[in-house]
Amino acid sequence: MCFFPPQDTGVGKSSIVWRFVEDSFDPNINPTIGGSAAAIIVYDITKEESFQTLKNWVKELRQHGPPNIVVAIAGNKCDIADAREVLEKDAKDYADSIHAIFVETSAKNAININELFLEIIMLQPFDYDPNEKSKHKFMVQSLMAPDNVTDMEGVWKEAKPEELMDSKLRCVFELPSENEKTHDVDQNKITSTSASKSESSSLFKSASSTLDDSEVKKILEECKRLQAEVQRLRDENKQIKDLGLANHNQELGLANHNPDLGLGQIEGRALAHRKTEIKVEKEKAHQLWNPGPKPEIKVEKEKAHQLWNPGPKPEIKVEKEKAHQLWNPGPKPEIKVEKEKAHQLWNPGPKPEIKVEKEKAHQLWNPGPKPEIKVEKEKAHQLWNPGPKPEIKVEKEKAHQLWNPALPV
Ligand SMILES: Nc1nc2c(ncn2[C@@H]2O[C@H](COP(=O)(O)OP(=O)(O)OP(=O)(O)O)[C@@H](O)[C@H]2O)c(=O)[nH]1
Repeated sequence: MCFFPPQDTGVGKSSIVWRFVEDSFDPNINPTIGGSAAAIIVYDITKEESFQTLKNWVKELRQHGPPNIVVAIAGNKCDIADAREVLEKDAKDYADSIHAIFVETSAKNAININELFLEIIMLQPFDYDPNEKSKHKFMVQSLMAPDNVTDMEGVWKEAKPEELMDSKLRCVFELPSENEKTHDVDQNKITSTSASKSESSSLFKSASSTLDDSEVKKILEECKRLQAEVQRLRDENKQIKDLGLANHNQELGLANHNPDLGLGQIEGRALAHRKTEIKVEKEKAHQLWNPGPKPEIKVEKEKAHQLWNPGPKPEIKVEKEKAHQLWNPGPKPEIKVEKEKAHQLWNPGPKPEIKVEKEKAHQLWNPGPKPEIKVEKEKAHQLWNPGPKPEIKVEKEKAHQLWNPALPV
């Protein structure tokens, strides 16, 4: 139905489609291109350059694109508005000037994606054939999917017939009686269906000339309401699914015991049962999150407050003082005495004894003129220099006499 021209890369084209089709966001998405009556031109609000490229694209499209194409401009990544480089007003003014739809979107946070496609759908030429009523009847089959399913196709293939829940869906299009005129509208008139949101009412008139502003507004509001309803039902469905499989099996067990109950009846009962459970769960959850004035918590808070702000903490002060005294016990007199003793021990004054000892030692090693030795020396001298050795002379003479005894005369 619509396509993205090959505009700037990385602006989020694929992510927008993915968000719209699958209602999810894949940060590692691959490029996608569709085809036909509307063009969505996406720029990245955090990249001015992508906005300029977009303008070139619009020119191209106007010159070479299909004549009745609806142009929609999406300013994507509005979830990171902190990094914004393109002002929303500038983009809106530009979109108005070229009669294009304009919305800021976030594929990541699912902002305005449905609105973007809805506006495009609203501006599509609509061929209504009242004779083809069966076209708008559908058979909807649903099935409780087991948890953590990755292969949905496989689940459908392997589903047993008794697990399938069938319901009929009929879409009723209520159009004003003058609507027939729509089919007579010249296609060229529909060409002008490229329009901004603000102009959508007037353009819609060209497709359906009887609808006025308030009616279009009403339809848009109704669409939004229905979307919200769909979302609500989706959430509810998810809750039912979460709760459901076990209960479903349980109820099927019941069917074995009560063969009179049809599958539809059992499922109806199971559904009612699940709904009651969900209601009860919801109420419990509500009570848990809105448990009233939380008196206990208040009391606990006060206790906690007292514990953490227990007033002037007198004991601690006393303890502190004690501790202070312990660590600053005044002039530490004992230590001083000890110090003095120690000082005396290590500096015991002039060390008189040692001096005496020293003197003694000095005396020992320098015992003065060593008088005795002198005497001894003298004695020795006398011993070794015994003077003129008179005796020896005498002795010599004696010896001489002994050896040279005088010859008797
Ligand atoms: N924050 C943020 N990031 C987004 C958003 N949409 C897409 N991205 C990221 O932008 C990058 C490009 O996204 P795509 O969807 O591949 O962009 P594309 O325009 O299809 O890119 P091409 O295929 O290269 O043309 C990816 O990293 C996405 O995760 C968004 O709304 N918000």
